[in-house]
Amino acid sequence: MTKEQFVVTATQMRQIEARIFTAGMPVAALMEKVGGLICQRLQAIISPGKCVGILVGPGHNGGDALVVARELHFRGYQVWIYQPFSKLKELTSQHFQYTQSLKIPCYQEISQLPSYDFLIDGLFGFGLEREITDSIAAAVNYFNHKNQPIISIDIPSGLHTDTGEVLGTAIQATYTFCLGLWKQGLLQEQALPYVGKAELIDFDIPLADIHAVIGDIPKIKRITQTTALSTLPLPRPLITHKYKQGHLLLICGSQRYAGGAILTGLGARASGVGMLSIAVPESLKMLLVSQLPEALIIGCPETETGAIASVQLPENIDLNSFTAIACGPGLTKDNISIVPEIIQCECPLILDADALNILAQIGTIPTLKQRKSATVLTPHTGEFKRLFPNIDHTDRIKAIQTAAQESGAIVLLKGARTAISNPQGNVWINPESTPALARGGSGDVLTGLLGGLLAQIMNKEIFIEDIVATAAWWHSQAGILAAQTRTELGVDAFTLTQYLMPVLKK
Ligand SMILES: NC(=O)C1=CN([C@@H]2O[C@H](COP(=O)(O)OP(=O)(O)OC[C@H]3O[C@@H](n4cnc5c(N)ncnc54)[C@H](O)[C@@H]3O)[C@@H](O)[C@H]2O)[C@@H](O)CC1
Ligand SMILES: Nc1ncnc2c1ncn2[C@@H]1O[C@H](COP(=O)(O)OP(=O)(O)O)[C@@H](O)[C@H]1O
Ligand SMILES: [K+]
Repeated sequence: MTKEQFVVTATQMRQIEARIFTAGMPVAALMEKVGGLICQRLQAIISPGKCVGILVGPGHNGGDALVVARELHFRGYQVWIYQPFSKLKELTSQHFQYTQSLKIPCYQEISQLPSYDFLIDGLFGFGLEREITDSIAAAVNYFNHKNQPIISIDIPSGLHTDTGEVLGTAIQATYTFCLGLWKQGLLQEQALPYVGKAELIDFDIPLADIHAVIGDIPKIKRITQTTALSTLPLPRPLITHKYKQGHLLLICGSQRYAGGAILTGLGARASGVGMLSIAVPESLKMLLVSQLPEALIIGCPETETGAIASVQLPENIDLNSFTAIACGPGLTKDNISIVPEIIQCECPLILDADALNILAQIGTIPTLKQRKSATVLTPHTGEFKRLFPNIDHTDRIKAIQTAAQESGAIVLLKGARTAISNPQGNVWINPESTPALARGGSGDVLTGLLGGLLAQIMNKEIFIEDIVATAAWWHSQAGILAAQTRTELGVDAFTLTQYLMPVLKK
């Protein structure tokens, strides 16, 4: 595993640090090392001579900031310090004393502060233990309103290290330099408006110390390019045929939502799946054929309202002829009998969109546990609430762990920071995405893509959860690439499908 994959809580980080210190690394030496690494990165961002304000807190986050202040001072930056606390931890206090002997200006009142080009936030790190209040809260709000770039050390001050919750108020950072290992809070959706562009400053924590604290197989992992590309593109043997490369069945679409079926199909196309069958209402058949000529389009009997009335497969095949099934986009809830029928299949099954709404309505979540093969549920927050009304979803990570355990399914909760849990509570978080994806139909593309990947992994030594994580990563990266070329407003769901392949070629 690479350092980029690990995710830790404040308690775990403290335990890991304690091991390093017990092993003999002096605390002051580590602070010096971390400060030096931060400075290197700052010099790449801030041009020489600029004025940099340094916010110093009472703990070691403040200590890190003081090392940075001293180094930037010697590198020719105009540095000032804001340090409003009466009591500092000992090491922090020593660094503070030295910056004073260097005559680096220091202020305790925001009214006295000079102007600045950049701000370094070293108020609080993972030691924040209660709400920020009074004059410190006022200062944080003052800096946020200045609209000058802020670089937070470790975590934006005011964010809860584990939940990403705002404790009173919090710094809205432009960049966050997370120290050593990714803190869980930085990957929580509610932290996003505060974190800015986040990067890891690796200060060489021995892997043995990490594993000693978080276990051999970490519970929570960040999805990275390296992990995703370790499964992509899926290997294809020289001697093979289409049915050996997966056969995906999509069950989707209605007269009302015909486009959903097309988008799901185009997502599946990009996965490289060997055979694609798409069950749609009979009246949509020619439309689908014209958009996806390579797919086998199965026209199904339809309800009066134009939804699939029953999945009528061609002779000689049944639901167990497929290597994966994805059901839901654009179905409508007009025929609720479709979901209990599909759940009987013995291959991996993805339920999305209206299939989830039907599931919520008929209350079949407990029956999922009886399925012989994996089930993947891909709700957005609204669908999640309907499916699991009793689960508190404010901590999304805990929520999906509970949902996955209750349902026996793999739960992928969509959003700005899509997170995935398996029934054992192992979690994967997609750390990078773009709001360009907040657009009708982009979820349909994910369902098709994921279905196509799932269909292809039989007989390969790839875990289903890993391929679900890979699909989430690939989908987001396509959105990011499309937004880079076409702006955030240019990423409609069809366009998104056209950027899936280029992600892999890049
Ligand atoms: N030990 C080291 O040399 C290293 C230090 N690091 C830095 O150390 C930080 C953790 O240091 P600490 O454990 O000292 O914790 P912090 O620096 O995050 O702050 C804790 C201090 O703030 C006070 N405090 C907490 N909440 C407060 C509130 N709401 N209002 C006012 N005061 C409050 C506490 O009483 C304590 O004095 C990390 O985030 C990181 O920046 C490490 O990352 C690298 C190694
Ligand atoms: N703010 C955001 N930032 C990043 N990704 C987002 C954001 N909002 C939505 N997405 C992604 O866009 C997709 C939307 O899916 P969904 O809500 O099912 O839409 P639809 O049903 O219209 O296809 C999901 O993959 C989700 O993770
Ligand atoms: K900070």
